[in-house]
Amino acid sequence: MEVGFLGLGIMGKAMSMNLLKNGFKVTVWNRTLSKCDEVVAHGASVGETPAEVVKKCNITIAILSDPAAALSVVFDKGGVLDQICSGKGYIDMSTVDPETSCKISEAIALKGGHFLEAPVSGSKQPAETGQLVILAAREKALYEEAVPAFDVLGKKYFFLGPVGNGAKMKLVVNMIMGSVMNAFSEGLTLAERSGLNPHSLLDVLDLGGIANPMFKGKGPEMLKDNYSPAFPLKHQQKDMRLALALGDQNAVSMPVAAAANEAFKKARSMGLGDLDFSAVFETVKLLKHSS
Ligand SMILES: NC(=O)C1=CN([C@@H]2O[C@H](COP(=O)(O)OP(=O)(O)OC[C@H]3O[C@@H](n4cnc5c(N)ncnc54)[C@H](OP(=O)(O)O)[C@@H]3O)[C@@H](O)[C@H]2O)C=CC1
Ligand SMILES: O=CC(=O)O
Repeated sequence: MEVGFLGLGIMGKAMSMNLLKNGFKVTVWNRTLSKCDEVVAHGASVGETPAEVVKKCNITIAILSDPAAALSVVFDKGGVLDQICSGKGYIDMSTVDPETSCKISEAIALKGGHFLEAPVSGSKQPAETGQLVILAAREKALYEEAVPAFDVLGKKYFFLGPVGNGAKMKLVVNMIMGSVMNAFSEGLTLAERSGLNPHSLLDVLDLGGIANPMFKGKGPEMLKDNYSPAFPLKHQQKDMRLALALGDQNAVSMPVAAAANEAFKKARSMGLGDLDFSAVFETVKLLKHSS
């Protein structure tokens, strides 16, 4: 199967390499062209524009940073819309808001093309090992056509119905994750400041009802101030912002998520946006040191 792939950031690089490893023919495009070199060395071809990739491939997947990037790659000159047509499918796996997905979906339908939104849950390592959870919505026929690729990329995929439902599900999940990361950071700081060994806290948490892979994987690294990016903090803050907007639209009060968003904004203002989202821990430690 031949697929196009737009966006070779942390996720896109891992996912396209995974497709190549599993025998797919892959044509890639990335705004910063030099980031294509490694996947090309593993057998990918390169398109000069998103339109060129779509022209060559019947299915094109994208995973881009945010709504502005997702829209630009579709609507700008040389973008997806220039070549999408009947018989061609576009699958956007970026984390965006439902409005962005709807805009893309409508524009592609007007050209006779097919669209699936399919944001993913899971980070750099699940992307490398094909263990993502895929949250798809919009066109069931394209979802079914993409199953061979989803089988490589994910451990489980869901079809959630009308366009926007994939984006909403992803934002709800990441709103919870961002809030939990803040509570975890406060807990680690409270343990240390009140005279406990924070490593013992990690051991205790891991044996109880709120044990989870995030505490287990990120906790020891946070205690070493290692924030090598798997999920960049700037993207987590974008997800909090988009989830809060969804809360506004549905009159859902989310004071915990709003407070967590402020902490991620603070972290961005401290220049931590490109580090892993667990670097929000630094904002809690900063408050500790200023008292
Ligand atoms: N990392 C993670 O753990 C996860 C991330 N996600 C989501 O997946 C998406 C990608 O994340 P990730 O790979 O980590 O992000 P990165 O920041 O590593 O990569 C972002 C990608 O978007 C491209 N891009 C940014 N702006 C534009 C633009 N205006 N036009 C064209 N391309 C653009 C970048 O191109 P360039 O190289 O030129 O900058 C790059 O290819 C995000 O929506 C994120 O929220 C979802 C699940 C997990
Ligand atoms: O969006 C991030 C993730 O880990 O999932």
